[in-house]
Amino acid sequence: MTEIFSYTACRQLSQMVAAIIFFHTSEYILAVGIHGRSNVTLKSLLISKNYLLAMILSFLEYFLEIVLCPSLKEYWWVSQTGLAMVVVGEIVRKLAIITAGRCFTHLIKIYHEDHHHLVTHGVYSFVRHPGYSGFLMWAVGTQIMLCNPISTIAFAVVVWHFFAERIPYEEYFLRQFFGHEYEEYANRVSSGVPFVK
Ligand SMILES: C[S@@+](CC[C@H](N)C(=O)[O-])C[C@H]1O[C@@H](n2cnc3c(N)ncnc32)[C@H](O)[C@@H]1O
Repeated sequence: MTEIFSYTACRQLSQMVAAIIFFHTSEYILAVGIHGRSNVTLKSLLISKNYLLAMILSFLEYFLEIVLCPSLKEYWWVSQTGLAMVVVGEIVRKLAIITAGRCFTHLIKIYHEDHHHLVTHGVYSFVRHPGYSGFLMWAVGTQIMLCNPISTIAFAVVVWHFFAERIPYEEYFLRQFFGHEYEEYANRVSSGVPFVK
């Protein structure tokens, strides 16, 4: 038992727990700060059933592998690369939220509201969907940090697929709201999610 919970396992698991707690609480706190307490529900913690299931499966993979093949978790540079992705992904996502301010809502807006303007400055001048790029990097980074090969692939495929479907839907309404202005922006700036135009 002591051997299973080696220094590496304690480090990786505590980094993972810290990353999860920080990500979700900061999403909620920023949403309250930007939109006001009365406009924010617990949904802004961004914890869905599918997400919970994915995280539980990733912990199961971790524990199975650390028992059956502990050397897999000892690739220091792999784990550190994952940690760097978690930190960079978190920073990119939070910069997106702060830059877009009231325009960044966890639910996609399908009706135009007066305060909603097109944001194209800051991180939005580099990619059109920095919030999604950041989350993709964060989510895949958590699994690389745990040296979880199966969950790394599964998270990359599932999260990528989620955004590949969400982006055209979101942009359909952005084109309706901002017309030519959005078209010009989309032609000039890439989505920020690999292989999504
Ligand atoms: C969860 S936020 C994600 C924003 C963006 N897709 C990102 O990844 O940073 C979704 C809301 O942001 C709004 N939104 C997305 N891009 C925007 C932009 N460039 N300017 C203003 N609002 C935007 C959408 O209308 C939608 O209601």
